[in-house]
Amino acid sequence: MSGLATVKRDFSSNTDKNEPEPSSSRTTGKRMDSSALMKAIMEGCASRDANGGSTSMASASLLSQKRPPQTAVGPPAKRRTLPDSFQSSSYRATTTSTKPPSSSYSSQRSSALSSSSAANSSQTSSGPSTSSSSSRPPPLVVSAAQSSKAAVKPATIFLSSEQKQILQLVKDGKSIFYTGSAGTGKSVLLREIIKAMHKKYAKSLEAVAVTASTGIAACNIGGITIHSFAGIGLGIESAEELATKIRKNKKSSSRWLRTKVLIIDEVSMVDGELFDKLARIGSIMRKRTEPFGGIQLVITGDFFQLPPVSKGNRQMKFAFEAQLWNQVVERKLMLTKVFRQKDQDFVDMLNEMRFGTLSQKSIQKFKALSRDIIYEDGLGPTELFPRREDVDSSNGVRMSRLRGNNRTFYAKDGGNAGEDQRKRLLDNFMAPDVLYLAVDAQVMLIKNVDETLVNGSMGRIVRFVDPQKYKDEVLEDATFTNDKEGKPASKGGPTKPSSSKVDVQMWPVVEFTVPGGKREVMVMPETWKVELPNGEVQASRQQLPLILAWAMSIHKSQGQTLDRVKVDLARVFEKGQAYVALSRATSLDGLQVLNFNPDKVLVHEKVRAWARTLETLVDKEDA
Ligand SMILES: Nc1ncnc2c1ncn2[C@@H]1O[C@H](COP(=O)(O)OP(=O)(O)OP(=O)(O)O)[C@@H](O)[C@H]1O
Repeated sequence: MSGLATVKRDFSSNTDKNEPEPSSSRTTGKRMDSSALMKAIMEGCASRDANGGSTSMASASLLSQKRPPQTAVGPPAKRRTLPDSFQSSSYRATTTSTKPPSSSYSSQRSSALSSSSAANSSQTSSGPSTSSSSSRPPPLVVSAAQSSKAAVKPATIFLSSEQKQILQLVKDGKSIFYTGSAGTGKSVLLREIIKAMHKKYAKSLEAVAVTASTGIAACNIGGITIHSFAGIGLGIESAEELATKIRKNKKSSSRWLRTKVLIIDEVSMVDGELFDKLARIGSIMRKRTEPFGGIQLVITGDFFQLPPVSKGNRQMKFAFEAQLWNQVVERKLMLTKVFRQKDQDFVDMLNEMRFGTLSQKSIQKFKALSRDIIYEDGLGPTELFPRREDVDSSNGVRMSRLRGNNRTFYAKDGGNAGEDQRKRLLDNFMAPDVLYLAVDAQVMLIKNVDETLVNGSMGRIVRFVDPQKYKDEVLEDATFTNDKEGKPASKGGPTKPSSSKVDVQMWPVVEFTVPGGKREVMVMPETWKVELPNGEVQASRQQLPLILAWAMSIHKSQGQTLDRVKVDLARVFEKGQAYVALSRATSLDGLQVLNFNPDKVLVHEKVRAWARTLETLVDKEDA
């Protein structure tokens, strides 16, 4: 494999140094209530439409109602190749050479069920962006065929040699840390590690603890936060005091005793002091002298991405600065093969950015990305913002421009955690509590469905349908149904389809951009859970696996792969933020960067120095 060799350049020693300015102090912008903001915008929109359009009248009354009581929904259906929440009505290729993506989608319909005219409104700049277009280079036009090519994702993932070697070390019982730049497949490998560990310890309940530093990261891997695992609350007391507290809680102490492998994802956001405390708590609880009481540790994350949140004036420490880090972690490994971006020039530019050693050539190339991009298929980019209020306002402004049929979808939440904790966990779910959708709204899928519909797939709402009628329509057309029994595929759908039009629950039909074309599917709710290692559900949410996708916070974008990204660096304030935002993009053709300024590329010197000490693995397939 030649890929490894080509990316092993040492970006930490670029002679064209651009020493970053020290980070300005963290700004803690006041959080607006996003639901309230969106609701206000939607109400404004609905009442405006009430004067001129009949479709939004129903929505207006819906919005003006109080949130209805949550109704019980049926148990989640068995998982199949295609989740029950999806019914596809068409696969429409835009290029002649591409094949339909999978056997379950083998039929093609040429009829386009929607117009793209209104979607072009997504090209117009939204509220919070600040840069002027006059000084920008001419726009780049990305044709529909190009767009679909850019969206190509690997059908099947085979671990690379270095990924396999790390997996083997874990299977052999080694405590390791592995890292790698954005897009090197850390998450993909972690999912394989989790699978392998569950298999290895299939008989012992609670042996594998899957955790992450933040709720969002924990949700992404189906785990819990490291704080929840440890049962330490905020974790401010000493290790001894915390251990005494944990002993009083049967569930927490049993977790510490039964765990054989502790997985920690996004460790860059774990404070070094907390790491030491956890290591000592493990020794106390398990009555063994080794840190963590001898539990095998599998730690991953990228210290060049978002750092730990500092508390008050206390100087935060990275986990690798923890006293016990070297004692715990036997091997510190670095993945080098980048999968997210195929263009080596772009990979090099991002690596220079990561180390804060941008060359003049790369700076010029990043500056040239300020041009507008016109996507001919009508779907705009996702604009990434450091602050949530900008995200809400940008999505809100775009929603208010849509005059079509709009609907509100309320999540159904459950779980056994205490009220405050449950709320905190739910706040971290990608799926929102209240989802406002409208025809022509740009949305992103937040679940992996199959090889072409993946977490990050972008689409546009084309209409809302009654699932029963939708099914009939699909069958009438003699195309196909993914439901072999011929029942409407429904997990959380209407429990009793009603003859009364008003009572029928309508679901959105989304036209997704997929490799080689468009694919239209009806989307129905999915369930997300945060479970303790013993399977107890702490928090769960049932909601449509969609979010509005004109804008997203950089924090939420961490871990995402996006084909169309727009970032205004004037707004970036934290070390690692610019790198996280830009490295979400899969290609330069799908990336627009406004106000690029090398001074905004902030890197911690400590991280840079530390990264030089990491071990890279020899590519055995090359040897
Ligand atoms: N072995 C592999 N073969 C093919 N594609 C892969 C492989 N590993 C990862 N990928 C793909 O590369 C992309 C990035 O992977 P992933 O999200 O795991 O990277 P990451 O290192 O966790 O990124 P980040 O740090 O930015 O979150 C995804 O589209 C994923 O499917």
